[in-house]
Amino acid sequence: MITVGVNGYGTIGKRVADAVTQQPDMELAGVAKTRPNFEAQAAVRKEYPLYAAVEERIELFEEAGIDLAGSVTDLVAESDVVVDACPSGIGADNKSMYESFDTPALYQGGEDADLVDVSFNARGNYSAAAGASHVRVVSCNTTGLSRLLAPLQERYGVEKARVTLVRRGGDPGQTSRGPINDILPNPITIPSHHGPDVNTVFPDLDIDTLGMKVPATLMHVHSVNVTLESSPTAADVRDLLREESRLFLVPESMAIDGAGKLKEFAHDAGRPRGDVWENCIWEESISMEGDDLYLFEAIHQESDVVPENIDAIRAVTETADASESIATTNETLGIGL
Ligand SMILES: NC(=O)C1=CN([C@@H]2O[C@H](COP(=O)(O)OP(=O)(O)OC[C@H]3O[C@@H](n4cnc5c(N)ncnc54)[C@H](O)[C@@H]3O)[C@@H](O)[C@H]2O)C=CC1
Ligand SMILES: O=C(OP(=O)(O)O)[C@H](O)COP(=O)(O)O
Repeated sequence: MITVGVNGYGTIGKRVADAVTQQPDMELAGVAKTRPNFEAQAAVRKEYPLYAAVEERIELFEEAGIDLAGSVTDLVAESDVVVDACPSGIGADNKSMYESFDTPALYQGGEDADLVDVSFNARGNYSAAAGASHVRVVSCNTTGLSRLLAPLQERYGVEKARVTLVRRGGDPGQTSRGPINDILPNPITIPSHHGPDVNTVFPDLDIDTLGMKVPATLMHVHSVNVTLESSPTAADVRDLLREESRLFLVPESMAIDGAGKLKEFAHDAGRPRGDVWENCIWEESISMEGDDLYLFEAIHQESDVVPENIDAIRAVTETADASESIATTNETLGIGL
């Protein structure tokens, strides 16, 4: 069994912790929280051992009547692998702690790529993380792009990818985020950070990305154009993408016209928290004009990196190859709409 600790129990951390408990080859050592908020109380209800992320705040937990299993260093000491899901930049601060215990750590997409040995996507470069000590699971958008570009590159070759990312302003719980009533080029400079981030997984892929932010919390939406090195039909591309377990081709018959109905569909399907782990590609949008592929896809920012974190745990511990790990993760979480 691989013993996994989760440091940072917010949007990503709580989902990763739940996913760890569903794996046949993993056990959750516990989760570290900075304060006894509603998420800490949820961890207690789930009987996850709770550790204080900041020693000086232990008494806040005592005042809230929450029993702690120890402090974060105890959690790291007990773990074979730590998943750091702290806010951007805090993972970098935590790196020396993981090193002092010689515990391999996974970081999230908000950290700089140069913090780690490998930036990871299960479909893109699983084996590159074998035995690595510091691995970054790339951001939600980069994860989505990597899943899409990997099969296109392998089957047809990619001459150039151009993607405009219409990004949600914040997650549903991020009440301080915006815009409330605006449409922002974000970042205004081009390329956005997403293209270079894809290059941390596929160093040779030619990609330009442009980013925007809009007043929405549900999902990101990508407008994709990929110039291929050959000229398949749109039907060929549809068949190729349909074979990919973490790509969901939204059929016209479902009458899903946007992110709102995708989330509603996920809730109706009984998905935890309405999570959508797969890229959602509108089947009707998949079009070929000469060598140019066009499509629209939606990415659920809160959840698509969760299966990737689970696969990264197996990759760094060298306990399964890519196809075994992806199959186990998909089966246990119920991935495959
Ligand atoms: N929310 C999203 O859409 C996505 C986020 N990411 C990345 O995942 C990382 C985490 O993001 P979220 O889960 O959204 O953030 P979040 O703010 O929802 O959760 C972070 C948690 O860490 C806690 N925390 C703060 N300082 C800490 C410390 N020193 N030690 C332990 N815990 C601490 C916070 O209290 C919070 O509970 C970031 O790198 C982000 O860029 C990646 C993909 C998507
Ligand atoms: O990594 C993400 O997006 P990004 O790939 O657009 O940077 C996550 O959705 C978090 O983005 P945020 O930095 O807007 O919270």
